[in-house]
Amino acid sequence: MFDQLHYDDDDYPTETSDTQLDTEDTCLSYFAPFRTDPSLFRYIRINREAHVAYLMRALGRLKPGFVSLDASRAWICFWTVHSLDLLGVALPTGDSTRIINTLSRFHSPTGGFGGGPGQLPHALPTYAAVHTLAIIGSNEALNIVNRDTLYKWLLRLKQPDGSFVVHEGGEVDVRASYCALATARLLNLLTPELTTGCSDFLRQCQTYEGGFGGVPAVEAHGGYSFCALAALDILDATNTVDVESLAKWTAARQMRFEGGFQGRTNKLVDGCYSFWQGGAFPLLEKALRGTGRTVSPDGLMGRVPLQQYVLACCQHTTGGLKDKPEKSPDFYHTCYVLSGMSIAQHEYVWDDVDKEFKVTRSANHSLGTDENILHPTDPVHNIRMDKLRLAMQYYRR
Ligand SMILES: CC(C)=CCC/C(C)=C/CC/C(C)=C/COP(=O)(O)OP(=O)(O)O
Ligand SMILES: [Zn+2]
Repeated sequence: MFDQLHYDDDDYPTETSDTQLDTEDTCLSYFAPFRTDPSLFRYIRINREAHVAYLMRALGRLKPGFVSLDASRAWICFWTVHSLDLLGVALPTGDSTRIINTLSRFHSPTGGFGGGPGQLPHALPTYAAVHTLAIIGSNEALNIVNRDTLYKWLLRLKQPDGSFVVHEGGEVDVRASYCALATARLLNLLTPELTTGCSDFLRQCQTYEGGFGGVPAVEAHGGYSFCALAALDILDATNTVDVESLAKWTAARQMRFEGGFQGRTNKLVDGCYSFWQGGAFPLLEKALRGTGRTVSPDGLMGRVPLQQYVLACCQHTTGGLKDKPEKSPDFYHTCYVLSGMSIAQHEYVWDDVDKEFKVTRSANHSLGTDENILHPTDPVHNIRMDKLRLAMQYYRR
């Protein structure tokens, strides 16, 4: 799997905690029938009906009153709408209209979107709202974004050192850089005024391990590493960081036993890292190829082990996907487990003429029956590639 890029196990701590052994035990029972007869993996299937029903029930509840997630309402729209989109389910028109109306109420007159109506505009729900509207893709949806105020607001989030704060007066971290730059790219707002100096901050967040922390000098974590790498990709600046050590660190986060990824060294496997770590591979492969390195067409990720973990251990029987077997499903994990599975199923190669990722040899890597194949997702924006293309065309008019 890693034949083109070796890493030395001794470079990484190998201590195994008791909790880690417990997780291995639980997964072992889920893997048991397949360990007895590995050919059974041919029949493993994604329980589409249950997941679609779970997501549709969520759409019915997208209204005020979701108190504990009141600041995450734009995210709930993104997680559910993107999950359905990966599963190839079109939103009923009534739901699209309701989501467009809901998100338009989160749009601040001073630029950007809050997590709910009347809330302070914030880089993270702004990414979520703008990308949800791009998935819906109608003129009505794409039109509700005020690009002018949003651009001026993004400039106010930008700091002299090239970082971004998550909201005016808020904290800096690489999530803000990613959400600001991905939103700007989709909306055709990537100007030198916005992008100059941004990679200088991101570069400082790479740690001795190879992954990135949220800010300089903190522990490397998959969530932040994805944000930093995708932001650097948007800036065309992956060559300013140590891509090889990031690739080794990311590859080493795939758990030998479970096949899923951990978020950081010595922590537990979790289904959401299927995307935060897994989504980095197409970007890493693009960056490595850009420096003349040979990358096997099968890539650097263990595609089959990841799908084994997702399909055997992350599906909740009554619908929805989750962190690990003993957990309950939620919309966030449903979204990122499916997104990571989609990355593992398809081969993404950067087309330097069209300036977009393209899928080649589609479906060659999917585990189980063809019914398991999800739509490809763009590895930078994490929305379907066809939806991204149309939205970007719209905002270029
Ligand atoms: C675009 C965007 C909003 C990206 C978010 C990226 C992301 C998932 C960041 C993770 C943040 C974090 C410190 C998790 C650790 O949680 P933990 O200690 O509970 O988990 P762990 O044990 O797996 O590290
Ligand atoms: Zn998780």
